[in-house]
Amino acid sequence: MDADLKPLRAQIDALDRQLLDLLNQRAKLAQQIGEHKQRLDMPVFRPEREREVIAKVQQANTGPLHGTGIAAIWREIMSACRALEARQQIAFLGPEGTYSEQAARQFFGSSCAFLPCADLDEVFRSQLSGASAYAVVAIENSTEGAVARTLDLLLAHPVLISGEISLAIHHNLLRKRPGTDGIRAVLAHPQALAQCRQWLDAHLPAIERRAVASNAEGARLAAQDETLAAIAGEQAASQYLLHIAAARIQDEAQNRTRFVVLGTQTPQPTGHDRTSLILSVPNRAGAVFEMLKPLAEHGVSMSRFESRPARSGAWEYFYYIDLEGHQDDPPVRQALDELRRACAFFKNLGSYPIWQE
Ligand SMILES: C=C(O[C@@H]1C=C(C(=O)O)C=C[C@H]1O)C(=O)O
Repeated sequence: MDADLKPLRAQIDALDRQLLDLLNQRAKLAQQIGEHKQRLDMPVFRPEREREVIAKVQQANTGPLHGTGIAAIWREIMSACRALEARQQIAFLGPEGTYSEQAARQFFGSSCAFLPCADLDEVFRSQLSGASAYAVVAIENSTEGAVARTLDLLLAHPVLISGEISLAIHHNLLRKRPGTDGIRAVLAHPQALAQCRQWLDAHLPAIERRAVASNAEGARLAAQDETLAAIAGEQAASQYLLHIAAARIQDEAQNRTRFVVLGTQTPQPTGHDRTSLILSVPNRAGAVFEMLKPLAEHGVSMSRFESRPARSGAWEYFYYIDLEGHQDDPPVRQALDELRRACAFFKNLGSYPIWQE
């Protein structure tokens, strides 16, 4: 009975008052830091500091709250504190309800302005023009590999990566009514169609698969026509009031997508960092082996190696390489110096904290 809960709820209410006082004390300190940053023209958002704050509270945590819950709570606290310093805009691939939006909200917390953009080019433009302080773009998926357009835009534009976030991606079949009867076409981003290929082959083998600009765009269209189904996340289901006709239809249960955060700053080292590079070498025997030698010699681990055609017609490639460590860590710095000298093309996209759940 609720009456029995009354004393416990009274204790919770009293604690909430204390938490509120403490949170506002914390917010006042963040405001003072904000004033200091404004005087010295320093960046408001400091991902390396936020990572440190979360690591410290997780270490101090004795439960029963879980570490992931602690991280989620503190991300929102810091987002609200940051908004007192400056309310920043974050660009992502829209429309509302995309996984990119989910990644952006999880990374920055909800106390920001979020700008859905029509395509990836527009996302980059919004950040490059300064209209948005940051942009969040998908870079690779654990089932389907690289997002080619993102790689090409990282090469073409003077951008820096200030952070990353990796999300578990669960796809669902969404439509206006339950069940799969009467579906004439399944709409999704080509990556999502590819990630659900086996499920679609088994359950909707004769149904058209139609590529659209984003999964949320597919959901928006499915909300207008019950012969259309979309593949998208739960967020899109609630955004467009759709039924989940089938849940978790991705072929790989562990399907994940990694996103990078485009910004104008390189965060300071945290001890758990990644550095992203784009390199190219002439098309001759042993050139790629030579290119990788400085990494081996300085004991720098490579966590990713991806290639894209250089479009020269000469079978030349750009190599997208992620290293473990920060460019200010001596072994990484030495390896980068050697790579810069040896490669025909060298672009450092920056160092940033490795995402921690
Ligand atoms: C308060 C600061 O500004 C922002 C807010 C933070 C916080 O609320 O703890 C941490 C880092 C910054 O993104 C700071 O730089 O310390």
